[in-house]
Amino acid sequence: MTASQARVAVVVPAAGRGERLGGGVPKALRPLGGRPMLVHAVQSLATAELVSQIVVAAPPTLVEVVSRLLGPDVRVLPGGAERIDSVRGALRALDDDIRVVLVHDAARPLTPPSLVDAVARAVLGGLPAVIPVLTLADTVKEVDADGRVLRTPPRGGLRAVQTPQGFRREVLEAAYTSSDGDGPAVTDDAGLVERLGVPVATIPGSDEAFKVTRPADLVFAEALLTRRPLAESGRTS
Ligand SMILES: Nc1ccn([C@@H]2O[C@H](COP(=O)(O)OP(=O)(O)OP(=O)(O)O)[C@@H](O)[C@H]2O)c(=O)n1
Ligand SMILES: C[C@](O)(CO)[C@H](O)COP(=O)(O)O
Repeated sequence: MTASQARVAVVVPAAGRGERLGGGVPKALRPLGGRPMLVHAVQSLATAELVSQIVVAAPPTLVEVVSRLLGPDVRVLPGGAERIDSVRGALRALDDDIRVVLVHDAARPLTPPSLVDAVARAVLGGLPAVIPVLTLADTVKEVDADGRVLRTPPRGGLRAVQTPQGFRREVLEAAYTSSDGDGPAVTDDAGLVERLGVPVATIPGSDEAFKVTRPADLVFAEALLTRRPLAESGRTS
């Protein structure tokens, strides 16, 4: 499969409430540099060279608002109760000729387009599933329900996982078809693919692809945005 033979779509789960961030507004619509976080995320995807379709899962009551915000080139659908439901619904809206699907959190608004293309390129190059990862800065402990430390996994073999995560379409669809939501919680799309026994490859992630989860992340995102060149940040003045 080469880039000239296959079209690439990105599914953007954006229907979360943003409870850890707070603020009383769905997280995807929280302003960052004066524009909703989701607009930054979609702009990065639209800037990527290899992306030909973008499908967004929006908070169900805000589908029209989000659709107006993103314009006619982006398909917007109501999201579901959990992230996995939002992605599952958006997968049904892909064009028939899409062969590669990336899944990208709206909550990672400053992800560089170069990372989006790197993930897409790796799948177009033949890998069934590819995720961007970072090494860990902190030591990680496994704890019991009371917070008592059970063990300290060696950090060298651990990675923090980002999005976009990229898949051959048939692989991601099979993973979602075979998952009924039962079993241990899966918090990313690659986790579902792993259950099929399909190998998942990693590529280097980006410090700028961090997830805005808690209030301090938004402060960091604002600071990072002010240091970006105007063209990259989407600001026109
Ligand atoms: N029912 C849901 C829940 C989450 N998401 C999306 O999945 C991404 C990652 O989720 P997270 O950062 O956890 O966002 P929230 O669920 O909004 O955050 P919280 O858990 O703090 O409420 C976000 O872009 C979020 O909008 C979604 O589309 N549908
Ligand atoms: C998909 C993800 O962004 C990979 O790190 C992450 O697992 C989403 O987790 P959340 O608990 O829904 O924020």
